[in-house]
Amino acid sequence: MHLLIPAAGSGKRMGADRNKLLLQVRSKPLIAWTLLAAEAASSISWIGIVSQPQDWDKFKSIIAELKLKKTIELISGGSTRQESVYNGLQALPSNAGQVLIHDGARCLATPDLFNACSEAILNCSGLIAAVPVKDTIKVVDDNGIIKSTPERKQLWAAQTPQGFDVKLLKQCHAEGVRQGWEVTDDAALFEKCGIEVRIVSGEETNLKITTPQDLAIAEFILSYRE
Ligand SMILES: Nc1ccn([C@@H]2O[C@H](COP(=O)(O)OP(=O)(O)OP(=O)(O)O)[C@@H](O)[C@H]2O)c(=O)n1
Ligand SMILES: C[C@](O)(CO)[C@H](O)COP(=O)(O)O
Repeated sequence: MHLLIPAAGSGKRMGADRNKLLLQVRSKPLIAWTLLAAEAASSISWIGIVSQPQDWDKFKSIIAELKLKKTIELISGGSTRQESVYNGLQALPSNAGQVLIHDGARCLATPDLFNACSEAILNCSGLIAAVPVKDTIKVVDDNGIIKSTPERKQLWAAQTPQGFDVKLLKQCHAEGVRQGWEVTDDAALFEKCGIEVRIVSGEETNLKITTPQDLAIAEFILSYRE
């Protein structure tokens, strides 16, 4: 299975002075944990890291230090996650029939989750890892007034990995460019194009490391895994 890792963000919400994926978590850069999980997933054979060229030397050092055995390529990132994935898709080897996309910032995803998604995508066109939401969710207007309360049993929190048929995902991204759609995950492009996307059971611990609080939680979770 081919895996694309969007890793080209700037980490504004983290408030750090560099790409948050280079921050240390339990004595390793955050992206190192993501790469170790992908390396340990038996289903993954090729990894493309989509990142800003200014970070490439640092990423190369991390890859060398981890002594990863899988084929890894660095691909230029875009100015949004959507653009970064688009660039990653153009750089996939021509024999890639399916692809998993996994945020570099989700450094707690397990090898088992990668393997479950790799297996499931062989039997459908699109999937995402997701978990049912536990809170009651409110739809709120610009004045801070609640407009509605959607029924919780239909609400799922989207995670990555997200898996797709490569040909269809390329078509959906191209349509997104034509229509000017701006989305925060790839499944949303499938949805807008009217193509079915399935849920695979995600992991409660599969956080996207977004704020300093998330970093502290990741430290805690990893301390139990070592
Ligand atoms: N231009 C971008 C923006 C984001 N990402 C990646 O998409 C994932 C999810 O994005 P997010 O957590 O929002 O990361 P940042 O964009 O770095 O954070 P922020 O939105 O707080 O600036 C991350 O692995 C990030 O590196 C990317 O590849 N290219
Ligand atoms: C893809 C994603 O991680 C699913 O939860 C998320 O949508 C990324 O969004 P962000 O706005 O870039 O954090």
